[in-house]
Amino acid sequence: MKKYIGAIDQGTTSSRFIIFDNEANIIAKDQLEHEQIYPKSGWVEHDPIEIWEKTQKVIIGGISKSGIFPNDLETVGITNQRETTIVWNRHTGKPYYNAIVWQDVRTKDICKKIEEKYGELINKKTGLKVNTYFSASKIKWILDNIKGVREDAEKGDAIFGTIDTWILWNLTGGVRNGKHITEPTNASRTLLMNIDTLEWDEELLKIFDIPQAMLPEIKSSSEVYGKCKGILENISIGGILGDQQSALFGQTCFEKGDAKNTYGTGCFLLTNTGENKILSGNGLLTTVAYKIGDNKVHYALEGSIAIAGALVQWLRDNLGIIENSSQIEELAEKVEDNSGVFFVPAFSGLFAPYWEDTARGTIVGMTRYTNKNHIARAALESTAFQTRDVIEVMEKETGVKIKELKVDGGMVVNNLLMQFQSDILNVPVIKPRVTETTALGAAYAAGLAVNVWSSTDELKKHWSIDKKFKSKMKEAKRKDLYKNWKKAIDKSIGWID
Ligand SMILES: Nc1ncnc2c1ncn2[C@@H]1O[C@H](COP(=O)(O)OP(=O)(O)O)[C@@H](O)[C@H]1O
Ligand SMILES: O=P(O)(O)OC[C@H](O)CO
Repeated sequence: MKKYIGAIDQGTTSSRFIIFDNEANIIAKDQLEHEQIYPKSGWVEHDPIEIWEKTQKVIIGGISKSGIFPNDLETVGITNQRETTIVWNRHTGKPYYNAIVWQDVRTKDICKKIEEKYGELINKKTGLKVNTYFSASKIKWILDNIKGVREDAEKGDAIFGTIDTWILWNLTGGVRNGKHITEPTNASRTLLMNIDTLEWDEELLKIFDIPQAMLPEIKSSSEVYGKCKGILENISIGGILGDQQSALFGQTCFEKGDAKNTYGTGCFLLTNTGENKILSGNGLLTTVAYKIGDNKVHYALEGSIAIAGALVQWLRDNLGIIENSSQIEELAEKVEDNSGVFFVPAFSGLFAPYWEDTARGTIVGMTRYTNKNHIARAALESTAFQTRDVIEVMEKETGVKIKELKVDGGMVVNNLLMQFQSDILNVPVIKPRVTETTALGAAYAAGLAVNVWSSTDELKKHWSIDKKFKSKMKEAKRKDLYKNWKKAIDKSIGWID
């Protein structure tokens, strides 16, 4: 008999609700974008209320498209944009401030000071770098800049959550005793969780001056956290995974050395390193891959790229050279190559493996011959070059050569990009049958908790290939292109003093 599992995927640009059956087929899907708020240069916010409202709308939309009843859902999983920070009042349910998004760099001075004094210690305890990317400095900014929050936080009235916690709290009752819970893949992105003990770390809380009373309880990534009240009444929430770890899970990368790359707003390459964590000396992050119930935690190495699909949106919204995302491929296809144009989209500095705050967006190599098609092509190619930057370091750190790359996310519909990715890496790029692997990972984590599936081995049977892209590029051209990309990177670094 068919069983149905729901997954809420709350991403940087949109919220989705997807219903899967127990063979990992998509039964129905609904999706809504939300507003990106840019109050100042470098600041990026979302409205938490809008996110919660859109989440409810897509749940209703997904269920009505599916033809099943809400009660037919065995359970629901949550996956989410990570690091994005919300502080709200547990009695009123109102956020004190907008959600500060992972891309927001307003806290760079806070981070610089803390990095100088405690950088090494923090890296050892968390596997991360002190950077604006992660939640801790964003929480501190809210506590220090919004009136009354610190006092309320000390009393336990103002509570913090990443998006998973915000959605779970609202789903399970909100002001009527909603569950204030997170799990290790999200908690490992806050700079406040000890990556060995999987507990909040008192020393880190002191460094960032954050009261422990405001933090959620850390459970595992797959267990029943509670039942929903109101929307999805009485349905359990059985799994939570940060979106990049969820895609790793959805791609069934359960073995040491298994890797995937997800092309969304940003681009995130994760390699499962098993029960042992590897601390990177070369700009990768160590993070929790998943913790299923009482089983041992699995770790991953991550190469995070801040701008990938966001550059396509920028060409659409800020330059207007395309009307919708898919047009970028039509433009890029009109030219044979980039004609020497390289585009480094360091809009908020560069993430992995460079971690350069001083870099800014740079287009180099233009002549009178350059037209918008070359810019479109260079923009797409930048995602593939950034991925190669990460893979070069990943191979060094793990000692394992990546033989093929499993891909997913919104950009993988772009065949030109996928072909170029294979060309510039000289390895096959593999697109799975289900490219909504982020949502699928959350559905898997939730389904495991209520015995829809019995083990991760069983999940592997549902993964299959849709398309394989093989390299067609000559070695000399690959070398030349990558050399020039590195030159472009050098030009982008150091623009900001
Ligand atoms: N055909 C396309 N070619 C290139 N990029 C695309 C295409 N379609 C969508 N995108 C990009 O994919 C991103 C959306 O992917 P998604 O995985 O939904 O992102 P997120 O989870 O970060 O919100 C957007 O940034 C968009 O610009
Ligand atoms: O919303 P996405 O898919 O761009 O993912 C965002 C990441 O979780 C940020 O770390």
